[in-house]
Amino acid sequence: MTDAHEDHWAAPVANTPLDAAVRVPGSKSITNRAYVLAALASAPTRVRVPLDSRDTRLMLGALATLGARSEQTADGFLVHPLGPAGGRVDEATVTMGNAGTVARFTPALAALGSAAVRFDGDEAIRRRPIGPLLTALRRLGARIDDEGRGAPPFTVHGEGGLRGGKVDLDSSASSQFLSALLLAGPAFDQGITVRLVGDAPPSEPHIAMTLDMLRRFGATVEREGSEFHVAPSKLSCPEYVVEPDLSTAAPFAAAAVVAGGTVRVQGWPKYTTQPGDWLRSLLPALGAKVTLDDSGLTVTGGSVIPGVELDLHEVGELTPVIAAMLCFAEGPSAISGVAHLRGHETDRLTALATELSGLGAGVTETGDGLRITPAPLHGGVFRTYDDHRLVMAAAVLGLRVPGVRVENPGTVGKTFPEFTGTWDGLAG
Ligand SMILES: O=C(O)C1=C[C@@H](OP(=O)(O)O)[C@@H](O)[C@H](O)C1
Ligand SMILES: C=C(OP(=O)(O)O)C(=O)O
Repeated sequence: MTDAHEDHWAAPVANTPLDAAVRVPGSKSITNRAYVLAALASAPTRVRVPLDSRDTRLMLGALATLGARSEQTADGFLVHPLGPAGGRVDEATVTMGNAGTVARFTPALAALGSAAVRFDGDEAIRRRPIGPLLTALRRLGARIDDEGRGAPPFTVHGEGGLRGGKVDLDSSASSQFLSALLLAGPAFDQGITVRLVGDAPPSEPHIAMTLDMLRRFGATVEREGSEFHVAPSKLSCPEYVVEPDLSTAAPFAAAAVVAGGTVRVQGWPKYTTQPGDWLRSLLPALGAKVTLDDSGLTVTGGSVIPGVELDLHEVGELTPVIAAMLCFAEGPSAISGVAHLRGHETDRLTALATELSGLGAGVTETGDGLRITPAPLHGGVFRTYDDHRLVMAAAVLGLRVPGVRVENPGTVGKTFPEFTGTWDGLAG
């Protein structure tokens, strides 16, 4: 229930074991990749059952600004290509909000047009890393003015196309730098060859998702270890059906582990590149029984959650929900490999340590993760720092802790505008 006087949501307690089935909306990562690839295609793409949320509206808005218009259909959007001129010809501004996918994936598209396009967004996006991507785009021929900041706001001066070719890239702060170059690669004169330098990028499944979706749109893509090649080519995909978002499904699957009983997530794909699919391996280690069949993923919580040590480098966006779950373990846990979360919507390691500790848990930050020592929890305000996944983490905690009041719940609209209502229904 949302408090009408203050912007807080009273996260519901599950007083009895759960018995629920939920359907979550489309994947943010797949939706926004489909929109970008559709803009680069040579014919319109019908994107079916996409996510409709702040991040995906920002992506459609950015693409419209760059010259690729879209029309709403009965079950999604028909996205038109940027057009023969490569898109925009007069000055414009792209609003990125706090969407990493918009901030990282669309500047290369502006370089294909013939206008000066300014990029800016929420205060938070100005702090998120993007410098190595801007440097790589410049080396590939783009003219970008950021007044030396290496961060938004910046202006891309489109010159009607991009040479492309070979480039070294440090993508250790975000896998989205690499995905951005690969997604736009088919439209570059020479295609693109990226050689990764520095530490390995996080979020490997999101890189696999980029390669898989490029292929579905007809691109020729090769990977040899840390070198990637995308040939110049015309793209086309008349229809793209988006999978449910498995990272959005994570708190619902976690609910069965924390509150006991059973939760079925409908429409869970049998094969997917989404990082959330890793929950099928994790949840049994947390005492749950997990089955995947035609009806979806069914999770039944066990009686005890063991403490665990987890390296979440590849699945970092699951960290807030996993950290909340581990507050109910019978022993201490450690999460590592996620230093890059300090550059997400907020510094998620500091935010989680502060808010989970604020409700009684023993959570401390390490350089690249969290140490979680379970302790008796109590109610109170859980601040969310404009981070949708902190709302989801707080909801998981609230299932067993009366009196958790979640600040600014509307921020969850980044990826799931109907989250609180769906969650209230789950907990009965
Ligand atoms: O490409 C994508 O769609 C994403 C990649 C990941 O970013 P990072 O590699 O920056 O963590 C992930 O955390 C983000 O939610 C979505
Ligand atoms: C890191 C995230 O988002 P973004 O796409 O803005 O990077 C996320 O959704 O957890």
